[in-house]
Amino acid sequence: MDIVTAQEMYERDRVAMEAAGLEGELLMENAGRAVTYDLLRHILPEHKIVVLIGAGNNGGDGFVIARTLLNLGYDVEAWQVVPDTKISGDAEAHKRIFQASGHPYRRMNRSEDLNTSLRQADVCIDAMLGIGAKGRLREPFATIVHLCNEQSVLRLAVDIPTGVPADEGVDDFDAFKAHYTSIIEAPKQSVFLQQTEPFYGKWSVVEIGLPVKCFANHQRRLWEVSDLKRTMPERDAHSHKGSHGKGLILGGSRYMPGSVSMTARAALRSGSGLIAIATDRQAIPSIASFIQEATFVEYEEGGRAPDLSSYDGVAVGMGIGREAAQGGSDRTIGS
Ligand SMILES: NC(=O)C1=CN([C@@H]2O[C@H](COP(=O)(O)OP(=O)(O)OC[C@H]3O[C@@H](n4cnc5c(N)ncnc54)[C@H](OP(=O)(O)O)[C@@H]3O)[C@@H](O)[C@H]2O)[C@@H](O)CC1
Ligand SMILES: [K+]
Repeated sequence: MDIVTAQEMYERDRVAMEAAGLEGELLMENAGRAVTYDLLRHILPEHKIVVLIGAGNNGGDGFVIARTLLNLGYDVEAWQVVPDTKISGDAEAHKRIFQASGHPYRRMNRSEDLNTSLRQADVCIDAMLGIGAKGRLREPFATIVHLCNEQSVLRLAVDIPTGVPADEGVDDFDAFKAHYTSIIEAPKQSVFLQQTEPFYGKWSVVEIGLPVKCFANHQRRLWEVSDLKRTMPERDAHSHKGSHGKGLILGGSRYMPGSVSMTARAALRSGSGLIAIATDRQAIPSIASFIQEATFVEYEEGGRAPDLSSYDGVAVGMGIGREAAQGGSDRTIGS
């Protein structure tokens, strides 16, 4: 699964519209419906739901979600939290469809009114701001996000929690603290970053019909179990350990034997046939008691590294100690 920046997501949108002829309104309908059915896994029929609809296309998704839930018979209050003038383009088109379907919505004039609704709600769906949010939240979003985070309500976010930056490098922000986020098409970078990840809660990705084959090769990917299964080499039933590569792990020291043991264990678990460990002779007994399959090469801290020519892969440095790493061994290997 690709991991994208906001800019890359907009580019994908553009390609979908220009190369595949998918109109923005259709993408928004697909997005809203896919997110609704994803969120329904967390909603019970008796739940009272508040949908918060903001400016921009994330708000447009909100109108589709509110309409779909209402059509399905759920108890929904749709709150438009921005003035009418802020709703335009595809979002405005979906607001019209929402109204034409006979559904009412409320306009937020005072945050106290919304707070009363939130207090009675079981679920709050955040469709206020998406990947277009920039900088610290302005009003009314800052106040609303604060109110939502204070209430004991199930908080579900659409695409990205309001206020969370989509990309890396921003740590000064307030945001909707979601219990669960339904991400549209591809996870954004901030899903994986220390300061932003907690705001997403649990998450999954919904597909909205973008023409994935039209996108350029992408370098940032989430490696999933299906990728692992797809790329794991098939083993010949009659193969032996010598048929599956020979690896050398150079590291560990008398007082730090653990990391090299774990590296060797991981290499063997992931399919390496033969593993040799080059380490301090005094560390060998403790490592050998943890890894019975490995063979050993004595390696003196700061000394010359062993001949690498007979190995298919080498891992260097874990538990080797700073002095040795800064001294001869890395230069020897590099030469
Ligand atoms: N394929 C896809 O990915 C699809 C994506 N879709 C959806 O579109 C979303 C992206 O839409 P988008 O570009 O309209 O951005 P979005 O965040 O909704 O709103 C921008 C608004 O926010 C405002 N604003 C900005 N910063 C602010 C701040 N700090 N504090 C307060 N306000 C702030 C800004 O106001 P301005 O700065 O212009 O005054 C502007 O009005 C995406 O997340 C997904 O949900 C689907 O519908 C279809 C397919
Ligand atoms: K949102």
